[in-house]
Amino acid sequence: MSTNSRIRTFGTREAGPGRPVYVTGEIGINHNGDIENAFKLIDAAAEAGCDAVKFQKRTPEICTPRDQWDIERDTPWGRMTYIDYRHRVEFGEDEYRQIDEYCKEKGIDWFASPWDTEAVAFLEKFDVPAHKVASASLTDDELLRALRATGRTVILSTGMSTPKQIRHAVEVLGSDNILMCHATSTYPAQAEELNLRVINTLQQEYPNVPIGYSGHETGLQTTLAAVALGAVFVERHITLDRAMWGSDQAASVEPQGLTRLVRDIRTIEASLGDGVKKVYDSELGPMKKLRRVTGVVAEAEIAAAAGEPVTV
Ligand SMILES: C=C(OP(=O)(O)O)C(=O)O
Repeated sequence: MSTNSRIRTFGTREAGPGRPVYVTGEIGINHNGDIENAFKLIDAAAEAGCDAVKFQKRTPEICTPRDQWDIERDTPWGRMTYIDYRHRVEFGEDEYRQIDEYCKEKGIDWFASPWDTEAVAFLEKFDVPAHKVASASLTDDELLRALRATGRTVILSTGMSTPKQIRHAVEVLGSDNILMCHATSTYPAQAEELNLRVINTLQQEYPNVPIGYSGHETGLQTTLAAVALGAVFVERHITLDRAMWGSDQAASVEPQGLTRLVRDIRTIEASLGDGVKKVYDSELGPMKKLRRVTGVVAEAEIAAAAGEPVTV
């Protein structure tokens, strides 16, 4: 247990200021109901160096409005009703047991966003490191209360939500065990609507809550900018191929991009440092060569400057 109130535990990993950015590959339903696709996406996330993969868990009869059930649509599996389609892309216990085992083998966490309270009970059959509240569920107090009762870390995504709705959700969840994500819920989100400075606004408004970023933009730069602004958790949708069938695929990152994203996040977090101005040993050589000594500066003083905070 950490004494830092902005550190959250994810099983054996931790997220928060001073910890490595916790990077999550959001598989969501991009597996299209095929466990082999899920395994390939887990492979891609593990190889890229992600900390976790994430799924979405729904009870179709609860999450699908009744008037939509019988509407027919064309799918890659033929023409079917919307409720049949929702079942077609939903994994059951057998698949999640396989996912659980596979993720353990690969050394990567997995968790999900439950979209209803039955889904919370379902996920509680597994020792998941966290649960997530999708932006669309932020106003679902019953779901939030069920998630709080699990005692696990809860990631609260804040797309499509007003400051008042966010404050209410935090009251219901309590702030001790949550990590909040800035998000814009359009797929794909446009740069002009990402408003990444909200990360800093949330940091100020919720000083005891670690703030992360859940991105739906195309490209990687803006997610890297979120990390530079202090996001301690990052989630991006991942796909095997952006051209695959499914509403989230086009705004998702393919395996090669994911590898670049994690690599660049690690470089940025290393480069942010501790904010204390100092002279590095490695600068002494260039200092000797390049700085004209205008006063009496003994070599010993230059050497002593290395690693010392500047007090001028
Ligand atoms: C839709 C989800 O999250 P977000 O709102 O962060 O995109 C989700 O986690 O299921």
